[in-house]
Amino acid sequence: MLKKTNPWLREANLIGGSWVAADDGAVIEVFNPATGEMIGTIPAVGRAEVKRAIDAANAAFPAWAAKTAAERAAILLKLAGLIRANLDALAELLTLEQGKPLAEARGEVGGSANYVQWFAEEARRVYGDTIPSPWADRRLMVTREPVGVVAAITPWNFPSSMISRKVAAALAAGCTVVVKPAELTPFSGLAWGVLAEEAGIPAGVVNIVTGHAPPIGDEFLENPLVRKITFTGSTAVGKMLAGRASAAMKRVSMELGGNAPFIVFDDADLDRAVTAAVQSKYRNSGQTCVCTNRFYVQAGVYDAFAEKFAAAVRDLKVGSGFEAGVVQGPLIDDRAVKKVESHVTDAVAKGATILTGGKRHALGHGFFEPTVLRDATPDMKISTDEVFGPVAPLFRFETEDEAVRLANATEYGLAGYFFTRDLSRAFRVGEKLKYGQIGINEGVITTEVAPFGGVKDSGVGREGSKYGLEDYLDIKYWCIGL
Ligand SMILES: NC(=O)c1ccc[n+]([C@@H]2O[C@H](COP(=O)([O-])OP(=O)(O)OC[C@H]3O[C@@H](n4cnc5c(N)ncnc54)[C@H](O)[C@@H]3O)[C@@H](O)[C@H]2O)c1
Ligand SMILES: O=C[C@H](O)CS(=O)(=O)O
Repeated sequence: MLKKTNPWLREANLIGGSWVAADDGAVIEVFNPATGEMIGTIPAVGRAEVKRAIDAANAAFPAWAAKTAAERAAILLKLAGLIRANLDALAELLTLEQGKPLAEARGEVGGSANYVQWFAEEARRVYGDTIPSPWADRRLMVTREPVGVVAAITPWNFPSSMISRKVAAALAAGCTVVVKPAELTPFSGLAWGVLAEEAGIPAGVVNIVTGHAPPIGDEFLENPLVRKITFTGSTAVGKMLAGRASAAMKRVSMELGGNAPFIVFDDADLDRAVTAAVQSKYRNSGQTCVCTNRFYVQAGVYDAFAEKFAAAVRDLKVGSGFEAGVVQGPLIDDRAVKKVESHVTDAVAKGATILTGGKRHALGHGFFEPTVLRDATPDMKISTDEVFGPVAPLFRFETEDEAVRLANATEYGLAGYFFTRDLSRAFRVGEKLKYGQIGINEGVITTEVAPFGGVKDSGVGREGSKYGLEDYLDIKYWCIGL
């Protein structure tokens, strides 16, 4: 029913200002993860269509870059207003294709608008420099210029905000874009294109293509007109893209996988830690890159925390994202459920005890019971692999140094969290944790005004904040002889 009533659902691609099908008419079906029902179809385009999209972006680049920052900002502010004005319908579309509870979808769409507004404001602060010249007869300065055509690839877990976080920054800088949303959740991204047109973004500035990822990626990587690849997704795909992009001397931004630790020290406010633990672990049913993956609890409060945390998790209502009171929707697909099952099975086989949950929910489809495991150990898969689901393993530790060592024992470095009321410990531990983002006594820290990104295998570059624009700008040095 929603398909017919949702004004933002588009089953076409946006190329050069036209909404088109694949040249051969091929499509991919898109399913509701809560019911298994087909929502609609999207074009499965090939390299020829993607090349046309890149050509359109290239043709549109000079005029878009030539607009003043204030002109670009005015259009982006209008886009932010349109997203907010249509928040309910956009959130419904997001829940339909991704499954998250409507309240979370509304939060994501609101955040999507916030990123657009933020970069509209930042567009007018792309400053340069003058440099004291070592020559009496020359003047030196630095300007910053848009890199050009940007290829953006986004994941299924945040199909609206991940587009805004990339595309708004690129547009603010004066770049033009070809976006490939995830084939599992394409409609929020396509809706973004409809809104962009309504906001007055000229034809060819924003292009959106859908289909099987490898051929689209190949065109992005091999077409010399693409000057930058910005990617959010798994570390494995990110490393492949970054390697091939670097070989072609394209700029890259990589927002990749995580394995977040959540440390609870003996002196923590336990109730505050439990509330934050639920937020950090079970947001989007555990399907966020900054969800806690490992809970390290100091021996003195281990049993008390485990009991309080498990009790809070038992209260989480599982169901359709459209149902009132539901805070846990389905996982994106059966492959995701199977991965979560394998982590629980492995942990129990190696000595973990299930305090709550532990199996597929009776609702079937993508639903999995919110789960807490105690007596987890570092040899378990869930310690080294990103579970990307609603499972919380509790590890015990004795000393601060042991906690820091365990927390850093991963190739990832996106986000980490810890709870203490000791100010000296906050700085000691915060400085030792090797992560791009840390939360102290907080479990959800993302905001458009702060830099989002990781170190090590969690990627390179930052999104949001004043730093987010840098990834779409090149520096030019001017030496002017008088
Ligand atoms: N750091 C962040 O901000 C962030 C945000 C969301 C998700 N993630 C990570 O993403 C992973 C889960 O998301 P996912 O399953 O969608 O990841 P994924 O890497 O499978 O897919 C991400 C995107 O890449 C595309 N893709 C896949 N193979 C490609 C190829 N060969 N060429 C071009 N594009 C290709 C997909 O179609 C999708 O659009 C997790 O590891 C999560 O931590 C990170
Ligand atoms: O998982 C990906 C998102 O980046 C999480 S957040 O909403 O930005 O915190």
